[in-house]
Amino acid sequence: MKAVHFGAGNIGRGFVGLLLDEAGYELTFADVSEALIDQLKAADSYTVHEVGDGGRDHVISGFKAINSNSEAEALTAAIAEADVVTCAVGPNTLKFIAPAIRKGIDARPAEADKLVVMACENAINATDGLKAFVLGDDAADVESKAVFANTAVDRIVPNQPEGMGLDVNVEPYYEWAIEEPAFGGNPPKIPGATFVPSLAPFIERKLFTVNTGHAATAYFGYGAGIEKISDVLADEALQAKIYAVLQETKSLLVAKYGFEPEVQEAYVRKILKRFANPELPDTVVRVGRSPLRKLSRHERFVGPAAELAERGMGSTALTEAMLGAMLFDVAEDPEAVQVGEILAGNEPEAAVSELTGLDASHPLFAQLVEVAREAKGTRTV
Ligand SMILES: NC(=O)c1ccc[n+]([C@@H]2O[C@H](COP(=O)([O-])OP(=O)(O)OC[C@H]3O[C@@H](n4cnc5c(N)ncnc54)[C@H](O)[C@@H]3O)[C@@H](O)[C@H]2O)c1
Ligand SMILES: O=P(O)(O)OC[C@@H](O)[C@@H](O)[C@H](O)[C@H](O)CO
Repeated sequence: MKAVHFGAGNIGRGFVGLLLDEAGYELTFADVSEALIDQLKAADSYTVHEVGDGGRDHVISGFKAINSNSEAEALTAAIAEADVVTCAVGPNTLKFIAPAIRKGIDARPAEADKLVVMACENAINATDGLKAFVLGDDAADVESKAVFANTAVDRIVPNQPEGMGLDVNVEPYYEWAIEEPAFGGNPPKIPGATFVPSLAPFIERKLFTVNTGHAATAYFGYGAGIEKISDVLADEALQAKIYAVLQETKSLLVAKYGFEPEVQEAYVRKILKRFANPELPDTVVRVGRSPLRKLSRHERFVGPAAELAERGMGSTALTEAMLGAMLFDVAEDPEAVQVGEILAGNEPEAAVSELTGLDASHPLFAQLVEVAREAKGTRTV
């Protein structure tokens, strides 16, 4: 069995690559980073270190690496022969990897088993988005040669400290949920993954609990001048604010999907414990990265807050976290700079439309206009 994984970064090496390796796939990483690909080509193995309670080390070896910019032919050949293609490159990068996946699919013999394509990004239905780019204007016989399945991946993999090489520190916890109906009874063999009949409850529960809570932690922490995620949780007042955010998303998830309140409460508490893992060197700057994406319409804040408003339910804790996102003025983060420019260059109403994609008639809109007004008045850069 062969797998090609796009994006040999934190989650690529520390989670998707690990589970594919453990499932017995011959693994090829594809990435645009020349330095990273050269390191992978030169290495025989790397180690995934699970840090925190119950953590252990896993050694991954026998992988190949392809520079997806300069080794296009090798990449096409690898995809043409693969059983599985996965990616973890960021939701906004799917359009850039799609042409290479399409070339590989086109090069597959008609009689080959269908290629399984799965995006492992923090976004709802990311594989559907990737599929649309792969199909493009001329779908040809793509769907007779490939099957596309949405997935939800959960494991905190921070940026790695200097000197780690290819090794990756990760938390011990993980979950990879994959929608099963796409496979017509013949799912790929990945023992570490969980196949589910419908992904929507899983991805929304994950995105609107883990990622909403994580982003709120980052923005509240950044506002308080704290660098490390676990230190934000150690501050009782900030922990209470994060908990309040997760009570709002809990009320939505319970109302929408019928989750048992106590089950969701246990999930929330487990996640807060994961964030508080002091051995995980995770930062508010990584977790808060790309605030423009995180403030967008179907993402971790506006997604649940809009649905709560539509149901006549409150979201003041969520909107306080959104204020934090608008005040996340990290100069090295291009999206943080863009948020500042949108606030500075527009009246609050227009800024909310541009940032969140919400229409002025939406029941959440007026509340967010006040948030944008405050952010505009507070932000200096
Ligand atoms: N780190 C986590 O805790 C975590 C957990 C779950 C999901 N995710 C999701 O996984 C994705 C990647 O996150 P990450 O933390 O691993 O980021 P990362 O920056 O560590 O890794 C991304 C990798 O993609 C590569 N890349 C960028 N453009 C590319 C292209 N056109 N072709 C091939 N490779 C390309 C980069 O060079 C980099 O190595 C994101 O969608 C993120 O939300 C991350
Ligand atoms: O990757 P992002 O930018 O969408 O979100 C940052 C973190 O919340 C995220 O990477 C988590 O660590 C991960 O989603 C945990 O499963």
